[in-house]
Amino acid sequence: MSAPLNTSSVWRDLQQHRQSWEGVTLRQLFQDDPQRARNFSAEACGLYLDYSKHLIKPETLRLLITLARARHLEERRAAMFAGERINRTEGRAAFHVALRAPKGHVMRTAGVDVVPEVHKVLEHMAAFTRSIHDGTWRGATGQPIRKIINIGIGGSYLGPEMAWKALRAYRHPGMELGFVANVDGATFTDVTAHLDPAETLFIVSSKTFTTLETMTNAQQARHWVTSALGEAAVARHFVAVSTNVEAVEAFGMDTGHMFGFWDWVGGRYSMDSAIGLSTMLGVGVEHFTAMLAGFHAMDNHFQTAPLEQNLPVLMGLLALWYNNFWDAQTLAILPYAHDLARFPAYLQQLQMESNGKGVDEDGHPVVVDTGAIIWGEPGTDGQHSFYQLIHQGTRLIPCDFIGFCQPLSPLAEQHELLMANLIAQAEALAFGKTAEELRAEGVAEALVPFRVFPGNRPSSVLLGDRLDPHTLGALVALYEHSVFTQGVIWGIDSFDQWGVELGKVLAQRIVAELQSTARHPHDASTAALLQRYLQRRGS
Ligand SMILES: O=P(O)(O)OC[C@H]1O[C@H](O)[C@H](O)[C@@H](O)[C@@H]1O
Repeated sequence: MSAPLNTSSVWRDLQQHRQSWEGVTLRQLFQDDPQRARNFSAEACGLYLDYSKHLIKPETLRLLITLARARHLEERRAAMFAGERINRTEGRAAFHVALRAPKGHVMRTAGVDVVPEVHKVLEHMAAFTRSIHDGTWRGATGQPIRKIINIGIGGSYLGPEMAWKALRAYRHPGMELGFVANVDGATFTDVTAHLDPAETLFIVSSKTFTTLETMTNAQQARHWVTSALGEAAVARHFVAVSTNVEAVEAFGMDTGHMFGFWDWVGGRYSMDSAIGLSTMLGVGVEHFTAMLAGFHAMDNHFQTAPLEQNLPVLMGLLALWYNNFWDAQTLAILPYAHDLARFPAYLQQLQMESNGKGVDEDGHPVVVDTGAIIWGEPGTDGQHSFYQLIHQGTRLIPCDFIGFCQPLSPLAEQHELLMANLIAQAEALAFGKTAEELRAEGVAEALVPFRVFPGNRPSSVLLGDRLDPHTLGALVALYEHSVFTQGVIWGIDSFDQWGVELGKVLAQRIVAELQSTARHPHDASTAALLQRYLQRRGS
C-alpha cells in the first residue's frame, strides 16, 4: 500500500510552496514576466486555454506535474485507453474513448476489439435517423415524425439535452426535441402539452432500464400514445436505448428497434453512445459524426501531448491546486454562450458523481478533499446575480470562462458585448482595483473600502472559434479527462456512483408505505413527515 497522499514528499512540497504565496499578486507576476500570457496558455482541438490568470508560477506547475507523475497519471491513462478494468468497484473498464474511435481503429477490452460493434450501432442509429428525416419511418397514422421525446435521467438525459441546446444552430430543419427526466408528473404534462401523438416518437433511454423515473415516465408515455392511437402504435412510436435487452423485452418493446451500448460506458460518459440518438435525430448524422471527431481529437491530445501542454491535465491540476491547497470548495463554470446554458448542469453530474468520493480505491477514507462543488450560469446573467460574491466575497472561487470568437446568432454586435464582458470579468477578477486607484479617480474616502476589488481571483479562459459540433465534442472530452486526472491523483474510483443507491432504496420502501397500509420503522423526523403527508395529501 502506498503512503497516504498528504504525507508524500511532493504533496508536502506543494504545501510549502503554497506558503510562499503570501503577498504575491497577479499584478506583480504579470509585471515581472511580460511573456506570462504566452507561457501560461496552450491550445488543442480548436480550444485555446489561457491559464495565466491563475495563482501559479512555473514552480507550481512543475510540482503539480511531479505529483501527477508520482500518482502514475500516465500509466493510468494508458490503462484507460487499453480497456483495462479501471472501474474497480464495478469490475469494468471505463472505455468511453472507444465510442469515438474512427472505424478501423483497434480498441480492445477483455480481448475484444469493440470498434466494429460501436460502428455497427452508429450505423443503425444513422439509418434510423435518416428514415425519420426522409419520412420513410412514419407514425402509426402515416404522419411523419416531427417531435422526438427522450425519456431518461442523469447520464441518459443531461448530455442529450445539453447538446440539443448547444447545437441549436445545427438543428435538422423541422425536428423538435423534448426531454422528460424528472418523475414529477408536471414534467411529462408540460413537455407533451402541445404535442400530437401521431407525429411524436419516444426514445426510452436508460442504461439499466430499471430506473424508477424513466420506467414511470415511459409507462405514462405509452398510455398517452395508446389512448390516442391504439396499442398497435407502440412499435412506431417507441424505441429504446439500453444495455439491458431482457428488460427492454420485458417492457414490451421491439428489440429490433433497440440501440445498444455496453457496460463499459458509464452513464455520465454516454452522450456519444446510443444515448446520443436524440442528438443525432436533432442535428443529423453528419453533425453527430463531427461531434464524435471532436471527442476523438481531444482523446488523442490527452493521450499524446506532454503533460506540460496537455489541456485536460492542466485543467485537472489547476482544479486540484485550489481544491487541496487553497481550500476552494467550488468551481464556477461560466459559459458566455446562451447555447451552453445546460453545460454547467451537465458538468455537475460528470464531475460531482465521478469525483464525489470519500474512500479511495482500496476502500480507505481519503485523506484529502476530493471533488469540488460545480455550479454556474451563462454570462452575462450571472454577472447581475452572484458575481458580487466572486469579486468581493470572502471565498476563493476559481472560474472557468468559456467563450467563442465567432457568433452563431445573426446579432453580431451583441456578441461583441458578450465577449467584452467575458474578457473584462477575467481581467477584473485577476487585477481588481486598489484603494489608491479609487482615490485617484476621486472616489469619496468613506466609499473606498466598499469599492476596492481585491483581485488575485483566479480564472481560466477557454476560447473556441465557434460553438460547432466538433468543438462541443472536444470541450466535453476536455472535461472528462480533467475529471479523470483529478480522480487518479486522489486515488479514487471516478467511474462508480454508489452514493446514489441508498436514497433509491429508501424511496422504494416509502412508496410501499404510501400505496398500502404497510409501515416500516423510521426515525421520528421521517415518521412525522410521512404522517403529515398522508394526512394532507388529499384523496
Ligand atoms: O441510464 P440509467 O440506467 O437509467 O441511469 C440513469 C442515472 O441514474 C443513476 O442513478 C446514476 O446516478 C446515474 O449515473 C445514471 O446516469
